Amino acid sequence: MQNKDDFRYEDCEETARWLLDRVQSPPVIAIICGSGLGLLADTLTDIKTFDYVQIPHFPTSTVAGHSGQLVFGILQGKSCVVMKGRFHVYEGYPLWKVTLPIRVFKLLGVKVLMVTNAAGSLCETYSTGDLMIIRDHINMPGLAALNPLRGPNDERFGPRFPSLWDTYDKDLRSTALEIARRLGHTDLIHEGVYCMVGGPNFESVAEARFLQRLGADAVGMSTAPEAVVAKHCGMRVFGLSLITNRVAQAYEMVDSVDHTSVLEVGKQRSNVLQELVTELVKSINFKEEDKQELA
Ligand SMILES: O=P(O)(O)O[C@@H]1C[C@H](O)[C@@H](CO)O1
Ligand code: HPA
Repeated sequence: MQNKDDFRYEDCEETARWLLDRVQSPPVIAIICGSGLGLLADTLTDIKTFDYVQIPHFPTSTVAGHSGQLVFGILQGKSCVVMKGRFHVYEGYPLWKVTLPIRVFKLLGVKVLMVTNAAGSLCETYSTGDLMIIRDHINMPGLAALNPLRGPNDERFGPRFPSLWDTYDKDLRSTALEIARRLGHTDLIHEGVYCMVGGPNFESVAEARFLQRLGADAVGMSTAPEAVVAKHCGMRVFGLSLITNRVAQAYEMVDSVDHTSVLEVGKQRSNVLQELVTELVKSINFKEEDKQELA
């Protein structure tokens, strides 16, 4: 039974058609910019920008550091679409709406999704300003049925019961690691587990300890739903967290995290993140089946 609050394939189609009528070349790579990381979009050429408010069925951004624009353009010779700002469940959006852009991207022809975010570190060896390639995630809300795939399943996007064992593409992860090392960032690059929580509050000490014991290396308030939906509809996914703070796991530790400092670290590190994502885009070779579909 279709609830009026569930997503509709036809709405995604309408949005995709609206965009396709207005852009030069359909994108093959989509990049989502996390808090304060939108500068990445400025490196594209031949750009065409839409404010989210213009786009049919799109939600709007309500968080500082998420400017609310969809930018189409060319990066390293590849047609890309960049979200300057994403949607979070704490903004009040249902998860199907948080992830609506991913399904629209699928209909536009996107094959690879790159998600970035700002995250707090739960791992002793990570410092503020480091980068973590996401090996896997713990979708805390998803484990308790707050899952973007909840509700009627539309087989045109993917199966009812998708496997998530290989959500974060192994080849993209190892290439990104190689690139980071080649660029001289060996000391600041890590690979680890991202845990999504609902937010908007930052974690209590007891929660931080709990998440660390569960096996999380970093914690944030996004990304997992987007990755789940992308995997569900057959995209290759790459995830990258910028560590903007250490999460206090002891009452004696001073935890001064706030959104302003998160944005500040984003600004300071945007060039490193940009460099890595740009080189990764350059390295992508589309698989044979993708090439046939794109031809
Ligand atoms: O969109 P992301 O996940 O980068 O944003 C993080 C989580 C919160 O939205 C915000 C907290 O400062 O940054
Ligand atoms: N917790 C959750 N989300 C975050 C954090 C954090 O410490 N830092 C940036 N986003």
